[in-house]
Amino acid sequence: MTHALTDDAVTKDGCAIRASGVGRVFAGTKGHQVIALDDVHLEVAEGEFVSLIGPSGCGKSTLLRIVADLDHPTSGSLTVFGKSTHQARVDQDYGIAFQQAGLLPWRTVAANVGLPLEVHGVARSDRQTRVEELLELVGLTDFARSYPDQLSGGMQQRVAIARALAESPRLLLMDEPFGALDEITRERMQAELVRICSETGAAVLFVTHSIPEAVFLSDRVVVMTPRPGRIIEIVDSRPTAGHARDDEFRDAEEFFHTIARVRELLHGGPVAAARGVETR
Ligand SMILES: Nc1ncnc2c1ncn2[C@@H]1O[C@H](COP(=O)(O)OP(=O)(O)OP(=O)(O)O)[C@@H](O)[C@H]1O
Repeated sequence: MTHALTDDAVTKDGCAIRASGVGRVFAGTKGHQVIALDDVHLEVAEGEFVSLIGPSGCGKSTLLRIVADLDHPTSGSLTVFGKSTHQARVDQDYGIAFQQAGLLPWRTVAANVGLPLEVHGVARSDRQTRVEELLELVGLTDFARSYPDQLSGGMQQRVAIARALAESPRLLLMDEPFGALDEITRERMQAELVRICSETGAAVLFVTHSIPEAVFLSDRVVVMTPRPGRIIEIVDSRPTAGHARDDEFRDAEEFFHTIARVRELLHGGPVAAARGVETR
């Protein structure tokens, strides 16, 4: 069993993230400024899956870091569930998963998953119950006592996702979580993530370099361009009625159409290549 979202967990305006005119300027070398983000407007609804895609340096990670209160805008504002990013962090409103699973090698799988609960003083028996739920959710019940180096890359990433979900966050922030995995494992993980999201109802802000991954997973794909980092367009990628996000959807015409649309926006045409974006 997983923790579903309760009604009182839903904000009045139904918005998980609201970015209004967000800009982030870094001081570069030789006095030059780097405009990592410029006038970014974005709303992510409760339970919505939104991907950020764009060439290297377009500000995807910067935006994610601002949402996670690891960085701050130099202009504009950003709220998470209607609160400041600082308050959302204090309230543990989101879980984070990055490309490197970042597991503690001396702790078992169960102890890694339960770490956030331990840090926040959850009682041992409650912790155990929750860890069991989470391991079931990510299909790793039989590996509770294993250590990270006894697991494959995909399994380690599933442990990281379970850990990110430990406190039933309403929002998951994911930066290239499947970037280091082989293609087959990656597709399997995508299917798992779709299932986990539908079971938990969490909203997701997902950074990826893969167009098919973004289109497969997302309700909307935010296409970005670098220098300055801006949103070019937001593409609706929800499967139409009659389609679910499953293996069949990967062969559907609408899937290819949406991929072609995102690719066109990124490359200015279907053939040219943009640095840092995978089209496979
Ligand atoms: N701490 C920093 N100091 C100076 N410049 C920075 C800093 N962090 C990011 N930048 C610059 O901001 C721009 C956006 O970087 P960011 O990492 O957000 O891009 P990205 O789209 O996530 O790139 P990638 O796809 O390569 O991960 C880049 O030009 C980068 O060099």
